[in-house]
Amino acid sequence: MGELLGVAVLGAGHMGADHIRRLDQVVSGARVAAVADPDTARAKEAVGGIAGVSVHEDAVAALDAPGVEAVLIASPGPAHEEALLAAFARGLPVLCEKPMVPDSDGALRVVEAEARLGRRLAQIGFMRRYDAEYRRLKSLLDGGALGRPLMLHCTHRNVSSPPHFTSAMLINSSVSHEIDAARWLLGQELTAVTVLRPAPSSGAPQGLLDPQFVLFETERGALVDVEVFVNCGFGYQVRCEAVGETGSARIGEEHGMAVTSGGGARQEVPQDYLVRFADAYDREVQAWVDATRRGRVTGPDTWDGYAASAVAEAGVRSLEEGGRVQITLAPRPDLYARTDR
Ligand SMILES: NC(=O)C1=CN([C@@H]2O[C@H](COP(=O)(O)OP(=O)(O)OC[C@H]3O[C@@H](n4cnc5c(N)ncnc54)[C@H](O)[C@@H]3O)[C@@H](O)[C@H]2O)C=CC1
Ligand SMILES: O=C1[C@@H](O)[C@H](O)[C@@H](O)[C@H](O)[C@H]1O
Repeated sequence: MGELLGVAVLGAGHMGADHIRRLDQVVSGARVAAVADPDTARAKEAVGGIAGVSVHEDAVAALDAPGVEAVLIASPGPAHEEALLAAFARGLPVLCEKPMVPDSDGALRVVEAEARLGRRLAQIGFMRRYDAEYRRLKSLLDGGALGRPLMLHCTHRNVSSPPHFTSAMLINSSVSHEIDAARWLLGQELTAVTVLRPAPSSGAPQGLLDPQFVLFETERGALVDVEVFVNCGFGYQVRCEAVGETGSARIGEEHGMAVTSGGGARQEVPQDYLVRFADAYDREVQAWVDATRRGRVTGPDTWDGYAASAVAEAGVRSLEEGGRVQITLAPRPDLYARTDR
């Protein structure tokens, strides 16, 4: 391994460009070695003036570029399976943006391919596990300060959705974060899901079922509800309240400055995830680089990625067919029994 971990970034869109900047300017111990995007102009723009970066149209070609020792996948979800399998074939450590693979069959193929290697290579980009507030809530729950957890009430609002966003993506792209956070916070699998669809907001694009109300049941009887509203127009709001037998705790209330003047008060609201979760992304990528340089893999694993996809898929079925859908996960390979996250 070089003095700095050489990273190939696949996909130079919103997240890819931000991760390229992060690897170059924020994170220590790594450098951008290659960038791939079918839109090579976009890739070149994201690279900007960073020296020593090769630009590729083809993602797999970037994995074989000189100096590449690890891969950060930030292409659209449907492209992740091919990239993950190609990285595994080369023994390259990976940080893969969520959703790991949107469909559960593809996600399971990734789990099985890694399990066949007999060692973990991939960390999945559920960055909320690195957010300071989420970590405090997790410590509180693990320490028993709220008693046995009964419910999580979650809110996930975006100002607007990208043009390609579908009704299913409210669940398998947006709510995938709540799915992972709930599994992680509660230490339980989700066993059933019911999705309700209120009359769509007039602010949502024609045909998009937005907002949605998602209710999960867990293996030990807790309930998790999520309001997901991706064209709310007013701000990026991610909240979570945990209610236990002896107390409750709420995170995500305030993330900007509170300005008081002229006899009134105004609370700033972040406008997107790159602002709200900036610190979490920084910590996530730094943790990945540090672990990789030590020859280790930590953080959310491919099993977590698979579980999130399987749960989301059941949610999409409930959205499309109505009613409560039971969730059944495949047998969990021994490789993913560890809990050091
Ligand atoms: N952790 C988080 O909070 C967030 C994660 N994401 C995830 O990041 C990933 C990328 O999302 P965005 O950057 O918002 O999308 P985007 O649409 O802004 O960018 C995707 C880029 O990937 C390129 N691309 C398409 N196919 C490719 C391939 N096979 N190989 C390499 N590049 C390819 C596209 O040309 C485009 O430039 C998705 O998996 C998304 O779910 C997105 C937003 C926030
Ligand atoms: O991952 C993300 C996006 O893909 C998703 O579309 C947004 O709803 C989430 O807030 C963001 O964190």
